[in-house]
Amino acid sequence: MCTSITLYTKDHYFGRNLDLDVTYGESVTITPRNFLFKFQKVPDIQNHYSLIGMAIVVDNYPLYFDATNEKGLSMAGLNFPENACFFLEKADKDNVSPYEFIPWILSQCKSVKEAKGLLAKINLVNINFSDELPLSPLHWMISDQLQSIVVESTKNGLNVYDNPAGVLANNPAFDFQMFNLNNYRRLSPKVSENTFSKSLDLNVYSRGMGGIGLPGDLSSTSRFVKAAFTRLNSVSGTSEPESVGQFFHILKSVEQQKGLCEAENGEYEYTIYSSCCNMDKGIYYYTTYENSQITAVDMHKEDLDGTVLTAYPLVNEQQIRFMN
Ligand SMILES: C[C@H](CCC(=O)NCCS(=O)(=O)O)[C@H]1CC[C@H]2[C@@H]3CC[C@@H]4C[C@H](O)CC[C@]4(C)[C@H]3C[C@H](O)[C@]12C
Repeated sequence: MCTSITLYTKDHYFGRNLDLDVTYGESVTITPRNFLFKFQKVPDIQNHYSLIGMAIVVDNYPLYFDATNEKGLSMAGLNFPENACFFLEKADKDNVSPYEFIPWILSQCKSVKEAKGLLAKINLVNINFSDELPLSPLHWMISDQLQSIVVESTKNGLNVYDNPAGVLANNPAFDFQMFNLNNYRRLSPKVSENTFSKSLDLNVYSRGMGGIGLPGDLSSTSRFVKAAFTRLNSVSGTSEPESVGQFFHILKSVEQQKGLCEAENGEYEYTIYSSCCNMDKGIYYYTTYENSQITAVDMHKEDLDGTVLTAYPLVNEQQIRFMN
């Protein structure tokens, strides 16, 4: 399971938790403007926006889990098992494979508005990257400095939803997740009046009681509600450290601690990494399960007019600042 969010303060931020029981050996990967993006069915792209994000690089191809381009447009792929459906090639469409989807959109578009233009022509085609890396059942959140959308390819075709909650988790489909928020409309950061009954004198014995009923478990529906409530009520200072700090606090509200979420194989799913990319500055911040210190990579410190990928392996050892 995973959760992705945006946060807007003075700058704009996009990121996600990646929750899984195994790591892929991913690294923070920068794709410069003149790296040749090869595609299976649509024309290759030689000159494009540069990208920064989390990826594994296989055969010199950046398989992005989440990324942001130099204009700020951002995308994350999250698990959508049983529901995701990819199709045979269609003659009148741009046939883009799910693993090519992030490069296809982020290399060409500078906004969600522009992405919607490309989405109108896309058929997410069921072509593997390789036998070892078959298709993943994903859905995606796409965000810019103004808005977010969600893209789900199901047996009914390609659905594009506006996403005013600014959050995505996993199953079920996004329209259900949004509808489900109706059930929580009474929640509030404020303590509410006693509407239970006039004949009982019910006390406010604790702060935070306006949030009683907010789910705290790790299921996808619960994480969606928790992350949405937390994000939408979050208050942050506007400086970079305050914004990045607040972003990670929101993500940590839906973090998966080891041992709490058992997978079918007896392993435990946990939050392998949490990321926060400053969409305006192209700085990718992350923490890992093992290392709580925030590590950052700045795309503008690289040669963005180059042709080769740069990959920074994750700093994965706990960094503790001893004071004596
Ligand atoms: C598994 C992850 C989602 C986390 C999650 O939600 N886990 C729930 C597990 S559980 O369902 O609850 O048991 C997703 C998120 C992004 C994905 C990569 C995207 C690029 C590439 C696409 C290729 O086509 C296949 C390989 C590839 C490297 C992908 C592997 C994997 O699919 C990644 C890591």
